[in-house]
Amino acid sequence: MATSQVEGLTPEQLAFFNENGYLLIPDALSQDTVKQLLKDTDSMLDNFSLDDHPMTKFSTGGDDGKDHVGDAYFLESGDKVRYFFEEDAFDTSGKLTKPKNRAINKIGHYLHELSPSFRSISLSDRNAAIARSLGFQDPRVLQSMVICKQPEIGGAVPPHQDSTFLYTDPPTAVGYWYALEDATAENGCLSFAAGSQRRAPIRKRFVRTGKKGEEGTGFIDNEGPQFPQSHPGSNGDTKEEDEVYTMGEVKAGTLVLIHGNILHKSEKNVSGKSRFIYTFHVIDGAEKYDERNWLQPPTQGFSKLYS
Ligand SMILES: O=C(O)CCC(=O)C(=O)O
Ligand SMILES: [Fe+2]
Repeated sequence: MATSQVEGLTPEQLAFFNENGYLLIPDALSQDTVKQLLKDTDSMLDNFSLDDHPMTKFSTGGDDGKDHVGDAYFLESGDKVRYFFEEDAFDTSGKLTKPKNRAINKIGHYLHELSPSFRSISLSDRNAAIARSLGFQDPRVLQSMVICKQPEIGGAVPPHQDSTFLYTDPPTAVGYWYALEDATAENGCLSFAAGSQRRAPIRKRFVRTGKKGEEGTGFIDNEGPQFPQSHPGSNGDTKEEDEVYTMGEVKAGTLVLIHGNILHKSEKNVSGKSRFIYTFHVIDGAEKYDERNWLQPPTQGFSKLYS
């Protein structure tokens, strides 16, 4: 069998990730690649149509059961390129207060197959090698998105763990997060409760609710395993509010790896600068992907991250 020339993580990087639950890898993308990805993002934002758009906002707050068209637009986006608005992009009468390219919070969730430039940075030999060094047996890519965090109205992302959203039994999710612009304290960079992936169980899950044709989303208690097999974790006696968050300020081109159990968040962007990033997740196809997860596999299965 041919072995790949591309290296995964160094032992030092792996040790940092295991200890802290995240890892910053500067210059993972060249500045030319970053420019191309931003250009493609701008063209998606300029060209999507408002005429047939249900004006769905992005929120993982669960579902009030009132917006089935918006829910369907979200729930069917796993193999499409769709556009979700910033919560604060509308006035009280529901009219957009910004031009559409400055009103979108995120574009998702199948850029890793449908956009050639995003596909090529996602399903790469380098990312396959990283996944292999993290211990994945059958790494699969899902839930890709550009998060814009627009100037002045960029929404906050409250503290969460990614395995809440993409649950496997046991948990295996890891986020790959690329800064396409400098992410700073000013424009709402990520921050991490370092080491919390070793203490914080996956206590809840974000799932599809309701019967066919009337589906929404909501949270349920997790009754399955709470930690990956490789990190058995604590007895679950953790207090989210006691966590201390470390800022992850990064330059454009940096790749950030995010453990599925680590608590992380980002603040609102009230600055004049956008904070465009691209992210996708990897789960291990060797473990059971939960059929209640909001995102279900396309007919051809989740994309293989193999070299
Ligand atoms: O980019 C952000 O602000 C949040 C992203 C995030 O939570 C993730 O990619 O898992
Ligand atoms: Fe996250």
